[in-house]
This record gives sequence, C-alpha cells and structure tokens, in this order.
Amino acid sequence: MSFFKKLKNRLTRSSDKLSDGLDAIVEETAEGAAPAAEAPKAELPKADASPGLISRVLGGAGPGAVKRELDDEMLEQLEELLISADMGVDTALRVTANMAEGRFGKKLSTQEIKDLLAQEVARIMEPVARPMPLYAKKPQVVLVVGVNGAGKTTTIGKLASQFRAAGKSVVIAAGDTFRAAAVEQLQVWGERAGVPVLTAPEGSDPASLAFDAMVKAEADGADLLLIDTAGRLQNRQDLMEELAKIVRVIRKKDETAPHNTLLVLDATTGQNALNQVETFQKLADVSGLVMTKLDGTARGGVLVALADKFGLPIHAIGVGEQIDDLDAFDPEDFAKALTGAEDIK
Ligand SMILES: Nc1nc2c(ncn2[C@@H]2O[C@H](COP(=O)(O)OP(=O)(O)OP(=O)(O)O)[C@@H](O)[C@H]2O)c(=O)[nH]1
Repeated sequence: MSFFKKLKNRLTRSSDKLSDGLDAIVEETAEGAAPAAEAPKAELPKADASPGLISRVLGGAGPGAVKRELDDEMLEQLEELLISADMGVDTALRVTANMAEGRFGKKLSTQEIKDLLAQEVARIMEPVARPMPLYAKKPQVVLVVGVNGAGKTTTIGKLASQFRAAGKSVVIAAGDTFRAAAVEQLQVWGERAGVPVLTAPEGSDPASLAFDAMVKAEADGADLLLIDTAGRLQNRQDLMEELAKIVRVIRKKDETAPHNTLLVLDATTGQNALNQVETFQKLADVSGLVMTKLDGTARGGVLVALADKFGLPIHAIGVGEQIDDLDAFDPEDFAKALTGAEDIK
C-alpha cells in the first residue's frame, strides 16, 4: 500500500470529521437544499451527510455538484469546523482567511473547499516537514523528552530500528531510572531493534547513566546515542534540574551534545500538545518534534496549529504500535488525508 493510502486510512477519523462538517456546511444553504436549523457539527455521523442525501437534494447529481456561496456566514462555519478539528483558533482564522482571499462571493463545492483547505494546510506544513538531521559527529547524541505515555519508548525503539536498517550503529540509554517498568519496556524495544540498551539501578542518577552511555557509545564507535528521559511534569522543577544535569554531564564528554532534542507528542491530546511544547521549550532546547498516535485520531488538526505557532520541524509521525509504524512527515499527503482533498494545486 502506498504511503498516502496508509496515512489516509489511518487519518480517516480526522478526514471524516472535516468532510462531514464540510458537507453539512455546503449543503446547508445550497440551492434547492432544505435549510439546516443548526450550525454544522463536526461530529456528525457520516450517514447524516452521505452522498445519498446530497443526491436526493439535487435529483441525482453527485456531491461535487452542490455549491454554496462563500460568504461571512460560511467562513465562520468553516472556522468553527477547523477549530473543532483541533486546529486552534488563530490557525483556523488564518487558514480560512487565506482560503477566502479572492474567492468571496464565489460558489464552491465541498470538494473545491477541501482542495483549497488542503492547499493552505500543505503551505503551513511544508516548512516543518524535515527529517531529523544526521551529523558526522560520533556519537550523535539525541535526547528524547516528553510526558509519560506520549510514546517516547516506542519512538526510540522505532527510530533505533530505522537507523539500524540504514546501517547506523545505535546505543540506547534508559534514562527514566525511576520507573522500572519504563526501563523494561525500553529493553524490549532494544531487543526488537537489535540495539544495546544501557540501564542503571532503579532510582539512580539519570545523568550518571547518560555519562556512562556516552563512554560506551564512544568506545563502541556508535553513530547514535538515543537517551530516554523521564516525563514527570507533575514535578516540573525536579524534571528541569534532571534534564539540565543530563545535558551538563554529557557536555563533559562532548560540548556540542546533545545534537538533537526530540520532543515526543501524543497527537490524541489535541490542543494540550501546544501547552506541552511551551513547557518543554522551557525545560530543554527542543530541536524537533515526533508526533505519535496519528493513526485513528480525529485530532490531526493539532499538527497544523503546532506548525503555525512554533515552526518546529516535525521529524516523523507515529502511525501505529509496531516497529515500522514510524513514517517521515509528508506535508501534501498529510494535508490531503486530513481534509479529504483529492488534489493540491
Ligand atoms: N496507536 C499508536 N500507539 C502508539 C504510538 N506510539 C506509541 N503508542 C502507544 O502508546 C503507549 C505509550 O507509549 P510509550 O512508548 O510507552 O510512551 P512513553 O512516553 O515512553 O511513556 P512512559 O513509558 O510512561 O514514560 C503504548 O501503549 C504504545 O504502544 C503510535 O504512533 N500509535
């Protein structure tokens, strides 16, 4: 299956949400259509806005034939729809304003609106779609941060496996030393990826483990050292000190480290992901994002808000729980999958 089809299948919930809402918006006051009593709801079940209904309204014409004039009311409804898909207020306003430019008063079909939305989304996402940069430095140190449950462990396993497949040697450091379960999980992923995982006794200093890992990675001539970290935001001050100490200690071995600080975000948390970026930017020098759990979430719009607000590179997206469920981020495929568009001009 092509990457696009895979992503589209997996992002169908976001796409359906937008699609159904758009159908409802366009249908609402389309010529010959019965006026809808309420503003469109993004959560409308698919059946409510089925092509069948549209066809009945238009006497058999396909859904592409229903058109509605782009006016203030429709723009407001589009904004609401995008906000409900987790795009955030500012981004939703910007996307709809750009989309409307030069098109006010024109009649548009659902498909035309989807294609225009996709164009706007792709334009915002294009600058942030960047793979994690690889450097000649050995070992390249990658610090992985994020709240518990965001998918750090899984992402580290997937990354390690991909780097190995690309011929790189990798070492993993299990830096969340306070949670035995987290360390065990990482060991399982290390085994799957065929990569050594350095651990330390429960409760020991993560910075000291990070230092040992630097020593081992250097001695092994490893290309990459992936360091997992704790994600206890409940105790922000402690976490800040812990991360700062890890950085201080690894800089004793290499003053340019860490070379990447990846923030792992769970896409299903919606707008909360924006707060997490703000918080982790204060705790660490975040250089890029990995968005997990994009499969099956109806909240994919949050990626657009993140790109628009922070402009941090999105290095990869998690689209499942298996080892190869980590994909490069493709802005056009994402835009099409999110909006249900067929084409991006
Ligand atoms: N569907 C889906 N599930 C994912 C993805 N990435 C991670 N998960 C799941 O999310 C859950 C949490 O993932 P972990 O990797 O353990 O998260 P963590 O950030 O390391 O969390 P802690 O171990 O609690 O610190 C697990 O059940 C994973 O299988 C993804 O891209 N898609």
